[in-house]
Amino acid sequence: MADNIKRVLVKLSGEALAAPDGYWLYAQTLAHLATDLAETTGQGFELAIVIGGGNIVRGARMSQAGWIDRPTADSMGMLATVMNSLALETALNAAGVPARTMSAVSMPTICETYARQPALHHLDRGQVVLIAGGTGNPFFTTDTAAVLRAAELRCDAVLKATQVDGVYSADPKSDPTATRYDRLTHDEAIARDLKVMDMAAFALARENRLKVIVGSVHAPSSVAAILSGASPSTMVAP
Ligand SMILES: Nc1ncnc2c1ncn2[C@@H]1O[C@H](COP(=O)(O)OP(=O)(O)O)[C@@H](O)[C@H]1O
Ligand SMILES: O=c1ccn([C@@H]2O[C@H](COP(=O)(O)OP(=O)(O)O)[C@@H](O)[C@H]2O)c(=O)[nH]1
Repeated sequence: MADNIKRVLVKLSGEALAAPDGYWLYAQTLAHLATDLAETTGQGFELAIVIGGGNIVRGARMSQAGWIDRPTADSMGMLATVMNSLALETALNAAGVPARTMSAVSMPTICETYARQPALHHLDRGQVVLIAGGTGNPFFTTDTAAVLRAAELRCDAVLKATQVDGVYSADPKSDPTATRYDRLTHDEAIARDLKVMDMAAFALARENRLKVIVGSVHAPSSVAAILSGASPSTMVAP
């Protein structure tokens, strides 16, 4: 891919780890993803990864039921991202890719606590850093954590690997006439109200002039193929 991209923060939805039947975690899905990420590092990309927790808990939805408050449900969501990160760390190490989980929520008997300098050190040494626990605060999402950490860790871009292969003129799931953009600016995405990622995350990306690439996590697309330009994607750049 052009644009001088080397260090990338890959944002994966928690659902990217689930089984085809929806079960929350599936060894084959993890192994497939790890192979893709191994290929990506083999191409020379440096990777930080933020995984969501939506395959287990989404705090906003859980608290809507009324029996639990939002901050508590969000705490459970943040813990879910730690479980997902540990699962992908295991799969990456099995695929021969050195990887370590760092959590924004301190749990030193389980993994390192996220801190910027050690995370930069790991990346500089060629290790994949899995950033768990989101931002560490309720009322945020892992999209926001992805942009925040990408800015902190001097990443050249955020790759949001999601359900669709780019940013469209309208939601492609509800509008079959929607067309995909190859490239657009942050301002254009905001002015056209295109749902690239949640607004807090996207505003932070715009403020930091951070490139956001949107592509599909589903085969035949892959992280390696998106970054090498072999799979379709949309580049949002200043
Ligand atoms: N203009 C748009 N272009 C692309 N996708 C859109 C657009 N508007 C809404 N979407 C929807 O956004 C979804 C991806 O965002 P999100 O649900 O936040 O993903 P994730 O779970 O990967 O964080 C897609 O499944 C798509 O249906
Ligand atoms: O900084 C953060 C990031 C995540 N979460 C919680 O963790 C859940 C899982 O993250 P997300 O919904 O972003 O996961 P994804 O949809 O990407 O799988 C969220 O719904 C929130 O409840 C949070 O409270 N603060």
